[in-house]
Amino acid sequence: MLKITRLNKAYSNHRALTDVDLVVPQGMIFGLLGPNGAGKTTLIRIINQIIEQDSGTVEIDGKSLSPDDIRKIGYLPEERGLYKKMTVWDQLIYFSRLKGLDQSEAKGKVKIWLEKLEIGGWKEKKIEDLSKGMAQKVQFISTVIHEPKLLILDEPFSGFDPVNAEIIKNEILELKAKGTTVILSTHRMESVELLCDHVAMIHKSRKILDGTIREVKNSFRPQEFSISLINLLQDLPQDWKVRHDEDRAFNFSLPLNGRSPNQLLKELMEYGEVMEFKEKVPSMEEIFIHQVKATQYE
Ligand SMILES: Nc1ncnc2c1ncn2[C@@H]1O[C@H](COP(=O)(O)OP(=O)(O)OP(=O)(O)O)[C@@H](O)[C@H]1O
Repeated sequence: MLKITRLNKAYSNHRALTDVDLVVPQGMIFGLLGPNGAGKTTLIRIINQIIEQDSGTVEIDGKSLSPDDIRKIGYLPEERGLYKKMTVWDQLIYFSRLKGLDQSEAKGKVKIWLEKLEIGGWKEKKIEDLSKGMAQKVQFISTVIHEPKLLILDEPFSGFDPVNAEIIKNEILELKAKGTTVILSTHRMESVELLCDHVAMIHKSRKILDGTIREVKNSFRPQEFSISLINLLQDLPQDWKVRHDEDRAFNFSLPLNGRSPNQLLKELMEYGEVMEFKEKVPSMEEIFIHQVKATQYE
């Protein structure tokens, strides 16, 4: 759906993007990750044609990005922009019309979305009288109302309580099920694990990681197993860091150290009854921290 090739952007002397290549597949939720100041917003603003790249190309559906593509994109920026004095209803109708919907289509869609996000009773309120979460919902509706093919969401869960975050999460999944491609930029790694099919990480203007969640996790496997034993048959070696819990289980982890999982399991069976034998898989949060620390550019 979106193909970015050797994208470069600098502000004065500061590089915000360096030779960034990205391919965002159709119908996927693509996590755009990176620490503060990495260059994510710059990349998103280039896709939205708010700023221009110094070099490199952005293609949508195989064609160079053009002003007409703006209608295909829904962008929820991190800094929200609503007109405080306007009512929820007027604002959403206004945004819908801007995105090309006719009056009756706009009315119908706004009504449906207000009910969906449970703020139908607030439609005559001015934005300035809404709570932060409610205003966030209005902004979310204004982003998706024209059914964009590409949805770019920058920290979509900020300001939401867990119940409302769940509502937004389900809406994102529903949009994906209908074929929408989503770019999700967030620092909340648990949302990335839950929602994203594919991730790319930018650090200090460069892409340092790219792949499906499964590929990324596989490449960071520590080759280590979590183990729990009961009914010991012999003492455990002193150098195994064992925690003994209330259920009388002996818990520890061991690296494979060149052994196959079956070999390790066989060895463990000589020490007692194996209640748990599970490969350790790093979380996206652990991978994020590891990558940021490990990657240094001048
Ligand atoms: N208009 C600008 N003028 C000068 N420098 C800028 C401008 N916009 C961004 N930068 C710089 O470019 C770099 C990348 O910024 P960008 O906003 O793209 O990062 P980000 O990954 O979105 O960060 P965050 O997670 O904090 O939102 C930063 O060092 C930032 O200070």
